[in-house]
Amino acid sequence: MAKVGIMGAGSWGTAISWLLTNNGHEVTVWSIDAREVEMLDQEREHKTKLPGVRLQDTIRFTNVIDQAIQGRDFVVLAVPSPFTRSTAQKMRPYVSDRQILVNVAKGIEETTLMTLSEQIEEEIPQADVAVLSGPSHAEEVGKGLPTTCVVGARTRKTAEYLQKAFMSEVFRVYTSPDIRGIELGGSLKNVIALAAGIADGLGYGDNTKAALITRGIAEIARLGVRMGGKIETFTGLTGIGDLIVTCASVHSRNRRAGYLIGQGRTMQEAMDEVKMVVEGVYSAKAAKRLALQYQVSMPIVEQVNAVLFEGKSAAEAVKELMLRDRKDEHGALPWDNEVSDTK
Ligand SMILES: NC(=O)C1=CN([C@@H]2O[C@H](COP(=O)(O)OP(=O)(O)OC[C@H]3O[C@@H](n4cnc5c(N)ncnc54)[C@H](OP(=O)(O)O)[C@@H]3O)[C@@H](O)[C@H]2O)C=CC1
Ligand SMILES: O=C(CO)COP(=O)(O)O
Repeated sequence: MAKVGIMGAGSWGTAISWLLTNNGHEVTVWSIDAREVEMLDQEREHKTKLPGVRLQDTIRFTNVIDQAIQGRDFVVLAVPSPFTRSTAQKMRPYVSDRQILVNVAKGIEETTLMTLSEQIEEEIPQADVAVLSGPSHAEEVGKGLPTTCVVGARTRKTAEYLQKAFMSEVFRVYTSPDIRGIELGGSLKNVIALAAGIADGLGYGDNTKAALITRGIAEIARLGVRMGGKIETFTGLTGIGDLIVTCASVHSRNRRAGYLIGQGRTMQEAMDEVKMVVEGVYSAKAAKRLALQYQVSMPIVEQVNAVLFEGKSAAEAVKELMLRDRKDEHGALPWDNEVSDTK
């Protein structure tokens, strides 16, 4: 049994509190919002963000940050990525030497282009920072539906410790040393999921969705490998696995926001309607800048940016993707006969 702190009482933070409590751990959840703490303490259910999941009586809710950090065997960071750095800054004075912090949010900082673990390590240098990611919608985890994730850590010891803490008969956890690949896969898939939602909103079909998923992971892996991630990670749970679930699931906030945009809403209207964090909107700009910096072609990411921030119509963006220069599917595959007859 471990003592666990969870930063963030949104959809994912509360689902993880339920999961870890079921695993026999003692859980304290921190929220920045005192009203949310009071509501959770009284109602034992997050009716707007995780309806239908009864949170166990033993879970403690607080808005006093040190109560979820000091004396905790590990602390889970489940605040949306735009608040990762500010939350880490608030946490810093209370984090002990080599205390394990597990980030479960998915994003890239827009201004610095840093991954979330890099930001946390910069703000809390004494911490042992790890990540947990994979195809894992809170709504399904909270119902105990079989789910798989990956823990990435700096050492095998930390990874295996967390694997054991999170793992149950409904939540299978793998380990990996590729923190960078895990984080890039988790944040970039949200941008592609917006595109998949837009395609659904426009009334396009399964062919279009399959194309976006397949060409999307090609873009993600191209950039991710150039940035030091491992190709195996992008073909695994935190890469293609998370991309599939986010592009296809009725639970996905990114897909839903994209759907609303495809139906004609503005980005802001879509975000307001979804009510929970739509990480892809934040990661889209960062992904475009990273593509430029690392000289990698990311046409879907480019078109999502044009729709979100430059007023391009979604239908026009899809047409442009379809009419890009003709090319081989896998540029590096050799031909037996190099002579081209398509002049
Ligand atoms: N939901 C899911 O299924 C999954 C989510 N994730 C990732 O987890 C992260 C959190 O997502 P999710 O729980 O869905 O998001 P939600 O929108 O459900 O919750 C976000 C939480 O952050 C709080 N918050 C708002 N502003 C601040 C702030 N300034 N500082 C600290 N906390 C703040 C919110 O409080 P308030 O309610 O008062 O606004 C809320 O408790 C995201 O990166 C997401 O991609 C990963 C896997 C699954
Ligand atoms: O990352 C997620 C599932 O693994 C959650 O995706 P959404 O934020 O699109 O709901």
